[in-house]
Amino acid sequence: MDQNQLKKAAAEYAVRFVEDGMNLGLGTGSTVTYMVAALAKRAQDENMELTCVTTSSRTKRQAEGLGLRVVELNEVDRLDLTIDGADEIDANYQGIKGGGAAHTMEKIVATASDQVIWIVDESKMVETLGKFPLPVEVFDYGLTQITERLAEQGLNPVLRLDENKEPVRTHFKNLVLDLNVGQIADPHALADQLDHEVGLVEHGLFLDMVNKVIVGTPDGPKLIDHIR
Ligand SMILES: O=C(CO)[C@H](O)[C@H](O)COP(=O)(O)O
Repeated sequence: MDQNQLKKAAAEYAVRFVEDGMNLGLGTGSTVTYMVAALAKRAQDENMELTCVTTSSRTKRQAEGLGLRVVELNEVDRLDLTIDGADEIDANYQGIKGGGAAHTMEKIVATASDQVIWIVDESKMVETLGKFPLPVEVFDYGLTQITERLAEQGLNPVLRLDENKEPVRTHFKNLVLDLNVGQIADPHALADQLDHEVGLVEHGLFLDMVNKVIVGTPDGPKLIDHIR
């Protein structure tokens, strides 16, 4: 099975946790694309009433196109469940997200959710975070200075560029620096350090946030439950 088949299997498994009447957070990425397709089908087949909040315009377009009801986050009090992908998940179920530059919206939505499920293929499961560069969203204003400060801390920031060598822009029109930090032995310490960095909008460390992980494996989707 290739990586996309593993993603699809994990994504399709996840929709069983959706219940009629839920307020749902929908993440961003290729795995989420499979999940949104499966969700829309289940909602239609079972005539479910769902209210969805999306974490990118890509997911919004797809969800609305498939007939799901999408509202703004400010229009709901809480979300019952958010289903999202991840770039890396360590042995303690701490994660790196932001490969799609959507981590600021994703973190706000995850924080507003009672339950969070991550759907990944097995290549995303690691012992220690850090092989995947850690994304941070920053303003244009002060880019030179924040880049220098992060470099001085040994975090090796690299401005993310698209295929045309233009800077990648987030939903909020900000920039992304990818930090090449190597093995992140203490994710909480690094998160704390980044949380105190002036001009840094949000980083991609998602700590103590996930309740279930569904991992696509060649033997079928594996559910890791009761994480917190
Ligand atoms: O954090 C994300 C976007 O900001 C995605 O969830 C993450 O990059 C995983 O993407 P994919 O499912 O395409 O592998």
